[in-house]
Parts: sequence; structure tokens; C-alpha cells
Amino acid sequence: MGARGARHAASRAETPATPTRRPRKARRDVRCVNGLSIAVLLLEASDRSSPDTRGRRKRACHCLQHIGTLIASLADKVTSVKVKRAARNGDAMRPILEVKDLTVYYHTPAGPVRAVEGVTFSVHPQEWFGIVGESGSGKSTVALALLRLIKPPGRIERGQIVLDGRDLLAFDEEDMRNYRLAQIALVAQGAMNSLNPVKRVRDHFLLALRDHGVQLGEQEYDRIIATLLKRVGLRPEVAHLYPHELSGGMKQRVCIALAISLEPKVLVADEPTSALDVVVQWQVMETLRAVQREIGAAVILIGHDMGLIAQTVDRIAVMYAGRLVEVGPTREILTEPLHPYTRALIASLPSLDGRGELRGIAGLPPSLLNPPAGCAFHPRCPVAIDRCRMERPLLREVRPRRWVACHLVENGGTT
Ligand SMILES: Nc1ncnc2c1ncn2[C@@H]1O[C@H](COP(=O)(O)OP(=O)(O)OP(=O)(O)O)[C@@H](O)[C@H]1O
Repeated sequence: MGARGARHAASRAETPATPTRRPRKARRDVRCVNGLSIAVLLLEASDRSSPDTRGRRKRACHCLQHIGTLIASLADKVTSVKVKRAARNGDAMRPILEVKDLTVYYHTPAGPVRAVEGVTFSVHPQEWFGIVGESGSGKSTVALALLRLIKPPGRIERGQIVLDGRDLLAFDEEDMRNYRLAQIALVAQGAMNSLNPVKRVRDHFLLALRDHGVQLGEQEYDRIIATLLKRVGLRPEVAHLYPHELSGGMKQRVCIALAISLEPKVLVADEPTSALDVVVQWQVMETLRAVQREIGAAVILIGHDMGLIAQTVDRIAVMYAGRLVEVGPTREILTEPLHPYTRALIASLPSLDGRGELRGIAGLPPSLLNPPAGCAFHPRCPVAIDRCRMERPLLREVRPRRWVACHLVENGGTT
């Protein structure tokens, strides 16, 4: 239970207990529904030879009235469940996060580094959305920009980051500070090194909670911290340790526990398993999956390892040289990649049976100080045509839920 959950639990505990005894009328309704007794009553009612026919008819009529009432109330319940479900589906259809035309440059003495250019995507509630690409393609810059954590010489040049209907780029610094962690939180790349080496784990939680106005007694803090640590598979005693006393995997779990402490709606995880060995990577990903299920957040999972990301996310966005080149459902992207860069990324994955050559991507990613004209991938693209060298392709929806930025991909997704 996070601090928010603790507040809810406290308010529930204050509500006086209500008696659970079922009201008499409802018991009678249930008795009436018993099909056999109704049949008997009706038969009895129609039995003219019976000495108490009128009395039995009356009882049968009452019984039918109850059935009518019960059917009406059941119909109401079904309708209300349907309405609620429709509302929920409607909510699920509405993105929790909409990023539009996000553009971030680093202003260096050599000129602006166009780290992120015109990035547009949306994420739905509880969705796992992956962003993959080679080193230097701008993934971490997107992650930092989503939380407005870009530091000089970096600057968000334009765009919108709409979280649950509110544009974060229009917030003042104080509002944004309140929103971070509470509404959108980051498990940063190398997050384990972001723990303050001279502070115990407990102090990191206290700082985060107090900074967001969670004022509690010491025991209550300890209880919440223990619950958060438990959520990520750590013992409560870990709270009293210093970061250097933790393994890499434990540090990363502490960072995840910190990020979910206020149960944000969106969790951004930038390479959460980099620098961890494969077994610990798997454990950390399991932890992330478990906490996501508990708090119901949408997760943006960022990394360069297409294989690792694809195992987890519902949709993937492929990034190249600061731009998105393809976005779509994971399965479709893996089975039928449309952009030549996505195809090259997938071809570079090792296959399970170990057969087939491992194919790297020829050439190097371009400098973002001076990106090539036209499509930034054209110098490395095996199928580039003249148009690719001159005209930059736009990200277009070529078929439902499939977005591709390539001149060679027609509408409908044929190359
Ligand atoms: N502080 C900075 N000053 C100047 N350029 C920067 C700065 N930070 C990042 N860049 C440049 O911005 C571009 C995008 O970097 P970014 O770290 O976002 O890429 P990435 O895809 O996350 O890479 P990696 O996977 O290696 O973290 C790169 O060309 C990088 O050199």
C-alpha cells in the first residue's frame, strides 16, 4: 500500500461498521424465486378442489409480484454493470498520456543537438508502451522531458505533454514538482546510482513522502516504507541500510519502490535493468510487472534491447535519430516490421534456436548536430530511393494502430 493507499485505508477504517444481516424482504424474494415452490403454489392456486383456493391464489399473486420486482431489480443491476463497464472501456480508450510534437534540443557551442524532434505518441491507462532505439537516438531525452527534468544546455523547444487532460508544459515549476512522483514518476537510467550514498534507504522515502505533503507519525512512516519495500520483494530491515550495503538488484528495487510510493498514473522506466546480470534483470522486470499490476499505472519502458522490451510491452515505438519511425502493437511489429530500420533491429536479435547469422546494422547513427537531409536512416537503408535523400517522411497511420515514417510504405502497410 502506498501513501495514497494508506490514506484510503485510514478513511475506510474510520467508517463505522454496518450490520451485514440481510433485510427480511430480500430473504422473501429469494424464497419466491425458488422455481419448485412457485410451481407448487401455482398448481395449488389452480386446484379448485382445494378448500383454501382463494388464499393460495392470493399467495401465488404475491409471489408473482415479487418475481416481477426481482426481475426488474436484476435488470437494473445488469444495466448498471453494463454502464460502468462501458464507462471503464471509454476511459481505457482515452489516453492517460498524449505527447504531441515534442522537440528537445541541447544547445552546445557547436550548435543545437536535435535530440528529440516532433515526437508524437499516446499511452492508455495501464498500457505498457515501449520505446526502443540505438544508443544516442534520444530515448533518455524523451524520458526526462516527460517529467520536465531536462537540464541546460537542453531545452524543450515545443510540443505538448498532456497527462490526464492537463498539459505539463503549461505548469509552473511548483505545480510540476507536485505532479512528479504523485502523477508521473521516473525510474531513471542508472537509477541505482541516484541513491544518496550518505543517506539510509528510509531517509530517501521520508524525503519523497514529506516533499509531497505526506505528514505522518514515525511509526506510520515505517509501516508505509515496509509495505513499499515488501511490494518490490525487499525485507523491512532494508530501510535501515545505506545504498552501498545493497546489491545492484536491491538498489534498483528500492528505486522502483520510491517511484511508486505515491502511486503515479504513469511510470517511466528508462533502461531499468541496464548494468544488471541476466537473472537479476529478469527479477527486476518481474518486480516492475507486479507493482504495475498493483497500482494500475501505465508504464513507458525505454531501452535499446528490442528483445527485452518486446517481451513486456503491449505496443512499441521505434526511435531513430531523435524521431519515431514506427509505432504499433508488439506482436505486429515483431512479425511484420514495416520500416527498414525496424526490420534491421529485429534481424539483429539472436534467434532462440541459435540458427541464422547475427546481423548488425551497417553504418553508424548520424550526428544529431547535423542530421542528414531527407530520411535520417537513408545512408544506412538498403532500399533507399532518391526521394528518401531529399524529403523527410512523416509518421503516418498506414493501417489501424500502425504508424510508419517511410516513403516506401504505402497505405495499408505494403512496401
Ligand atoms: N547534456 C547534453 N549535452 C549535449 N548533448 C546531449 C546531452 N545529453 C544528450 N545529448 C545528446 O542527445 C542525443 C540523445 O541522447 P539520449 O541520451 O537521449 O539518447 P539515448 O537514446 O537515451 O541513448 P542511450 O541509450 O545511450 O542512453 C545524443 O546525441 C546525445 O549525445
